[in-house]
Amino acid sequence: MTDEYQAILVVSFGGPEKMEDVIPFLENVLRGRNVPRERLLEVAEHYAHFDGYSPINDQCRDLIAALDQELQRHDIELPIFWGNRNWHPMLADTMQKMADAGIQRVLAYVTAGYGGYSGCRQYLDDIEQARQTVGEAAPVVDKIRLFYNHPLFVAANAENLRAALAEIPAAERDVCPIAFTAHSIPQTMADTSNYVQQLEENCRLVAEECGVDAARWQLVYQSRSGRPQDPWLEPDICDHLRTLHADGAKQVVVMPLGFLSDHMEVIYDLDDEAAGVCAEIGLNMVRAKTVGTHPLFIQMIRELIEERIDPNSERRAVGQFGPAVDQCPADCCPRPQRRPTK
Ligand SMILES: CC1=C(CCC(=O)O)c2cc3nc(cc4[nH]c(cc5[nH]c(cc1n2)c(C)c5CCC(=O)O)c(CCC(=O)O)c4C)C(CCC(=O)O)=C3C
Ligand SMILES: [Fe+2]
Repeated sequence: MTDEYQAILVVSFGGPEKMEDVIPFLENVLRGRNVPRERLLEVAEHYAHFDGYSPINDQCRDLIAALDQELQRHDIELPIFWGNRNWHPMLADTMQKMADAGIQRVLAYVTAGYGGYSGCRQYLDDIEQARQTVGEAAPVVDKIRLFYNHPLFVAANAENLRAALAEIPAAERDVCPIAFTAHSIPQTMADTSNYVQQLEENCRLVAEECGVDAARWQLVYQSRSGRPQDPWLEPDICDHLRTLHADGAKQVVVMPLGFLSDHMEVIYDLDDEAAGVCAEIGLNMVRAKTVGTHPLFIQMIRELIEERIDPNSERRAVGQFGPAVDQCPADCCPRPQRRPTK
């Protein structure tokens, strides 16, 4: 079998694009999970605000178009395939397409930059399951490393943070607090991964690159799911905003550093919910953009592809941890045990 990559596979979360897809999508996301039905119905309401359309698939299409151009500019002639974990185009169908095209080996770019079950292991498991569905003809899939500390990821985020700070009135620009947010996960999932450590490191690097001192920023969490009695990462962004306000803040920058595009968790949980809290208490909130198709971010993906094509190329990383491994050890960020429901 060939040891050269014959395609790039973009793997993402997936999202519904019309109203009747919302519930089946949510059922896919939550299959086998300890999440009450009420939570599912509540989140269905978030999607209903947007007529069942999540922007995440279009954001993937834009990312693929930008990456395709970037690869062409650098004479990397690899077709890009795309499959999602939870909604069409489904990963297993894409895997079949690649098999049908005679592709034997692919390099996967997963739209998540941090470790942990949700952001890393679960994608690996889903890729493996899709391969099993296709059987013998399925291509071998390698995954691009985690990139939370890649200099170009840090640089793209730093540009977006600077742009957000520029919208804060000049008198307060140099003092206003910054709330970096990431998806809350169960404490048990956090305990078995470097999710929090990697997020903290990226926050620190981005803040440093913008000349923001450590006292001004905090990492907080959003989009908590699960059962109320199970511990999840805290504080929640909405509680944090109230605390900041109580401490005298008039301005805040909210930056969803834990996400890679302005998808539903960002446009609902921040632009609607968190912004609603700010309006209520009288705090001016500026929401910084996620990297999306920022040219530096697209360049980063291209570099991460190049380093796998040529094993002698430099693996860039900044900060204290060095480049993440190409292949996660089999026991890293394990699937959380499902607790018995009482
Ligand atoms: C760490 C993490 C990321 C970042 C890494 C990555 O990007 O993968 C992420 C991304 C996303 N999460 C998303 C949406 C949802 N996440 C849910 C539920 C959950 N997320 C979790 C964690 C994460 N999620 C967890 C621990 C759960 C509980 C259920 C479980 O243990 O798996 C649910 C179910 C309803 C609810 O309970 O909220 C939905 C609808 C969308 C798509 C948005 C769109 O449609 O535009 C994206 C990109
Ligand atoms: Fe999620």
